[in-house]
Amino acid sequence: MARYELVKRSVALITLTNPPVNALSSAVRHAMAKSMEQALNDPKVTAVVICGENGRFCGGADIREFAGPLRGPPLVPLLDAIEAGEKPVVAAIEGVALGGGFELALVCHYCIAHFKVNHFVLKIIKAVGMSRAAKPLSSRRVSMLTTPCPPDLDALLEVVTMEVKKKARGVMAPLACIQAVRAAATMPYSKGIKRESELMATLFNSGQARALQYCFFAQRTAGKWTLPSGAQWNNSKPREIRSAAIIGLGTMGRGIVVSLARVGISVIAVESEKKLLETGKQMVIGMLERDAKRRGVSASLNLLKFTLSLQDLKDVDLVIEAVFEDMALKKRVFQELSKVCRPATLLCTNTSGLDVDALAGVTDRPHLVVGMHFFSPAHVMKLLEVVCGPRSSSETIATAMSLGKRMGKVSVAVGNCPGFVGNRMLKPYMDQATFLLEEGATPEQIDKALEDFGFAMGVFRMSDLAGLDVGWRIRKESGLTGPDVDPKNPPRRRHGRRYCPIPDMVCEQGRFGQKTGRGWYMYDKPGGTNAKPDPLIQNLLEMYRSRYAIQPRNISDQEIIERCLFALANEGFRILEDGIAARPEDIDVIYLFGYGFPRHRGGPMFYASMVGLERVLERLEHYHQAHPDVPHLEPSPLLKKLVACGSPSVQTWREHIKTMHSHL
Ligand SMILES: CCCCCCCC/C=C\C=C\CC(=O)SCCNC(=O)CCNC(=O)[C@H](O)C(C)(C)COP(=O)(O)OP(=O)(O)OC[C@H]1O[C@@H](n2cnc3c(N)ncnc32)[C@H](O)[C@@H]1OP(=O)(O)O
Repeated sequence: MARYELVKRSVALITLTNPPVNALSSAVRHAMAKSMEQALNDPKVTAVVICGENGRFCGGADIREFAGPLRGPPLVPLLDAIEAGEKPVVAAIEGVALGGGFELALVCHYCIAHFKVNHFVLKIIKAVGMSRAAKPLSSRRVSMLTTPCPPDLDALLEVVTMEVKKKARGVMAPLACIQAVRAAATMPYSKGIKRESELMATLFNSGQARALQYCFFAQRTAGKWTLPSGAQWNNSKPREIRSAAIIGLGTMGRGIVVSLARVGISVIAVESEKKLLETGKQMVIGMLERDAKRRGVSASLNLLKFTLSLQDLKDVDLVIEAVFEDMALKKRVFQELSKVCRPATLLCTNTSGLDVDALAGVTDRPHLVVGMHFFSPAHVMKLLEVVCGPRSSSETIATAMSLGKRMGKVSVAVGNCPGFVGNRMLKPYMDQATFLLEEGATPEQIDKALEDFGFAMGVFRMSDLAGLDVGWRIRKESGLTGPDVDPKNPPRRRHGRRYCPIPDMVCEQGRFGQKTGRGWYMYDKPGGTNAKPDPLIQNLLEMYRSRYAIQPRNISDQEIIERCLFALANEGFRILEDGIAARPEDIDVIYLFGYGFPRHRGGPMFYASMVGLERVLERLEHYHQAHPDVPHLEPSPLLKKLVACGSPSVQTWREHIKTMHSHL
């Protein structure tokens, strides 16, 4: 856990050895304390160098230990002993120095960054010796340094606090950091450290800490995909992808081209018309140039080729189709690709919810077909749903997952069903929001409740950003609205369930969201982002309620949160039952990275577990009783089963769904 060596009979070299990131586990802290004691007591030792094995200094506290009671020697007395010691201690930092690892570096009398430790130890010590000759060791102790306090500290911290509250709504840690900075600037070291420990203890014992720790591991778990066949991340070899093609240069296609090109993959971009191709090309080049400028590298424009002909794709390793969300069109594209591409080319679709297997079915290679569902804008958003059809081979899935990782995405393997995981869950969530409008709420009230909960954007602001016409078209195609609906159908019921036509009415007025300058809100201009409540929407809601004799009522924020988020989680339970997601962590990761779910709440499934499954069940039963025509509010069998099993922790739910059918 920490190796102790005496170099040239005078320098103690202490190497942290806790792979993969040399985290400060209790065993490491124990070994460090012992090594430091040995070094300080050995008269032969004139200086100490601390480093980490395998090019990583230290990744901080061992987060795995946070789940249980804390054992082993505390870190702070160890750090105090290093700092107070009479022998110079040097932190030789390679790679990361995070959290407690950074604190360890801070208390060392010297830090050398980006430095490979080997035979350089003696050089380090020589430099330390020269420095010591010039200045005494006491001047190197961090506790002896004075922190300059700016005269306008209060005003400065006030501004920062406002910014943090806006950016990290409801998150405790950044505000605690500001308080710690204030303590550092205004208190003597010993009092400042005490204040920092108190703040740390408050955070450490909070639900937010548990949620954030859960998110950390959930994100890493998601990459470890597994199929019922036994194929999984560590026994399926991905193919190497050197070249790719993108069909369609709309918003999604352009973002995907950029994501691929900036990691060094040659891309052929295809459009159906010259004008669209030229527009797409200019947009892609602009995006890549801006991206390269931001990263301080040169834009990889030489990797791009733009064409109108599918024939140009015959040699590529992988194709991602990103055409209009229309099954007939996509099928035509896949049939054509089947003919044009060499037999080994992987065929991927960026559909956001259509049947991936139906597309596989029209090709000559269904085992090489997989969904790669990017989120808009694709070069910015981190999430990638890899949609495994029943015939997708493990090599195909491994390749899509590995390509996602290479592009810097958080990739999650999901099963094939309408909407997959993310968009399937979105429906009950959005339905609840529109039902609440009918019952008396306003878009701004619902958005505020969700944003106060921590969402980056409430559901209506998010819909305005995404564009309301997409959902409208899907509803028309599925016969929920439009001329094909039987006029005898009651306007607020479809297929025997409650239906809210307000979103259709908004679209009928040409209000498609930000792009048209009007949606659930009004904007200064088409493309504007500053959402303002619109009296016309207020009028529309009032007229609607009076037409259907709905008596508006006061709706509490609690009801908004419960109905929207418990309905969301309830669908998550059904997704687990159906085997569309392998584990709750995957669902949470999808919502964290694709839908702006607040990280400090852990994701919808973790949030449900924090509220208490019994409580979630009770509230769903209550709301379902009040709205029996809303099947999404009916508690799922898995939720009931988990409650009957004593509400086990979210990490063990998988054991309770093992026997259920899997689509993965
Ligand atoms: C009041 C009471 C206080 C009690 C305190 C207890 C004693 C401790 C004292 C002081 C505490 C100080 C606070 C902290 O230090 S909190 C921890 C701060 N550190 C972090 O947040 C770092 C988290 N890690 C990362 O950001 C990355 O992992 C990074 C180190 C940058 C490496 O990134 P990358 O190369 O992309 O690799 P992965 O992220 O995939 O990680 C590789 C595997 O390593 C595991 N890992 C990483 N960090 C930790 C860690 N700190 N503890 C345990 N495990 C860690 C990660 O899960 C991966 O594992 P696997 O391969 O199995 O998936």
